[in-house]
Amino acid sequence: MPQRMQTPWTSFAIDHTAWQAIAENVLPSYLNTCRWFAGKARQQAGFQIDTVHSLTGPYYLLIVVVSYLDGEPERYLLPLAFVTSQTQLNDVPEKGMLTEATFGTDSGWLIDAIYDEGFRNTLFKHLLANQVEGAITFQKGKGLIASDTVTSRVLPVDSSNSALVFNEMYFMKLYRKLFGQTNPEVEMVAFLTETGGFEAIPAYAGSFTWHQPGEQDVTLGMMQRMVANDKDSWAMTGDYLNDFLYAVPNRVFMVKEDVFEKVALLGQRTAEMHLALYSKTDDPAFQSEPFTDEYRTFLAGRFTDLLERRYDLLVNNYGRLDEQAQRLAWVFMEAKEMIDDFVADFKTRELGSCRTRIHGDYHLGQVLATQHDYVIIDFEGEPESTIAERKIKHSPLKDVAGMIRSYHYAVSAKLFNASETEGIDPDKLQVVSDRWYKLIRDTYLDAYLGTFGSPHPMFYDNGEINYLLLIYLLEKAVYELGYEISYRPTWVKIPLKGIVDVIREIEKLQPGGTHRQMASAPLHLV
Ligand SMILES: Nc1ncnc2c1ncn2[C@@H]1O[C@H](COP(=O)(O)OP(=O)(O)O)[C@@H](O)[C@H]1O
Ligand SMILES: O=P(O)(O)O[C@H]1O[C@H](CO)[C@@H](O[C@H]2O[C@H](CO)[C@@H](O)[C@H](O)[C@H]2O)[C@H](O)[C@H]1O
Repeated sequence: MPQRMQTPWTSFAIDHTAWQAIAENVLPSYLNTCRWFAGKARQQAGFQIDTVHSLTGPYYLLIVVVSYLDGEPERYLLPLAFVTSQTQLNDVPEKGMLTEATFGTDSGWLIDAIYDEGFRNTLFKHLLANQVEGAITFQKGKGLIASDTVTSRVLPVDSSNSALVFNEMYFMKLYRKLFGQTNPEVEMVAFLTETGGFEAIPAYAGSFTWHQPGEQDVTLGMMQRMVANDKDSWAMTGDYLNDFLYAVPNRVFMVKEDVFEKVALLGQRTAEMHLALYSKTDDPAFQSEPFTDEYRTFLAGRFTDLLERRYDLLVNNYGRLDEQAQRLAWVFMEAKEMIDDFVADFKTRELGSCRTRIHGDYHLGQVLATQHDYVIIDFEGEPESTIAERKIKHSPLKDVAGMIRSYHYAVSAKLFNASETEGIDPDKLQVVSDRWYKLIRDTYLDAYLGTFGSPHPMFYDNGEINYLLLIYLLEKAVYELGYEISYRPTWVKIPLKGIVDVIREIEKLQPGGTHRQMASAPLHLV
């Protein structure tokens, strides 16, 4: 329904009647069509425009508060532009159009301002100039080079944020869901580039924040150098696997040598990222720390909660699983007591390794493959965690476990979901998939640990490395079990197999198991 406002567009920042009309009549239906709006599955109670920031144009940055019948409200960033020319409107995709509107005597459309070239260019110019406009502060990073001209476009990625490209040289992420703190991604990227000297991430080119007296600054956007990439490593690993897939039905087992070289290079880059995060610094947010009682209690508590939720979910969805997944689910359910003991043991176990800031959401989709190397992206941390949790220091082996799980996913997804393997006995498929995965995993781990060198204060000894990897692999696979039951039920067997692999390892540590103490040399987990 077209919206009619008495005042002109230039007065929008102070026209609370117009805010209310938009909040009530337009935002509920519009936000529910946006990919970046995370509240679609919750029971929504109300939409409110909390704050409006003006930017030269005028354009407006709206801070929208969405409340729900249960749980905490959320805040979202929605940049608005008012477009009166049909030519300009032709460039706006439907998903960017909020409503037809009249402001004073002008008629046109309200649109998401990312689709307005003038708005995008204002952001870029403000970054170049370290501009402060009202409560919004723009800060230029070292990677941003002065430029008199600017071209820009919206990158067609559908994700939880919006992506803009400037001069085909810079990639800007506009955060949509806002947290009452600096986004950890900004701190991480700035630290890695400016203190850690780590080169396998896109250089930091700047960010802009909302400043409120007495509160922490809220990050609204961050810019990095753009990476010319062929694809992400998830897609690339899928390509390697094609060769392997064709080989399986013919009973030929072969993997090209350069696959291992690429995997080893990622192991090396991962270790270099972690070494950079271990750099000496006066900033307490990045100083390494020992394993403390507080951390062990936090991790064990979070893990216990997660396990309870996952067991419930599995019991409620058991009937929807296929036969192979049901068999794996039984092993998981029967091992409940043993897993509980394993997690409880973590609470009191003395550990001599270190904890640092880590990537936090590390998987193959977060690594861009350039022609001969890799670039690591998306340092926002786990999407389900609070910002405070995302800043907690862990052993970097948590990232390593994330990547190992991802390789397991890549091979399993290919083998179970490809037409090339239809008709092959699933148990046989499991054997070949395990074989490929183990070779890849060991190659990645060897390159990772080799880059650290031994001994290194990050890791106390090999026994502790194995133990921590088991904990983090189990935690990740248990997390994934919930993700798959909710989003991709046919993939549930992948995390379940990951869980069962760890269970088999834990069994070996039990009295009467094959090895009662952690091995101190090999790193071959399964
Ligand atoms: N610096 C960059 N250069 C080029 N493309 C990038 C860059 N950073 C991210 N991308 C692309 O944008 C996508 C989304 O980026 P990501 O940081 O993962 O955002 P989100 O947190 O919204 O998932 C990536 O999968 C990648 O294709
Ligand atoms: O990248 P996101 O932050 O959105 O992470 C979520 O979705 C991921 C899937 O897109 C999911 O990752 C899991 O599947 C991947 C393959 O699709 C695999 O590479 C990962 O190892 C596996 O965890 C992630 O768990 C979820 O949080």
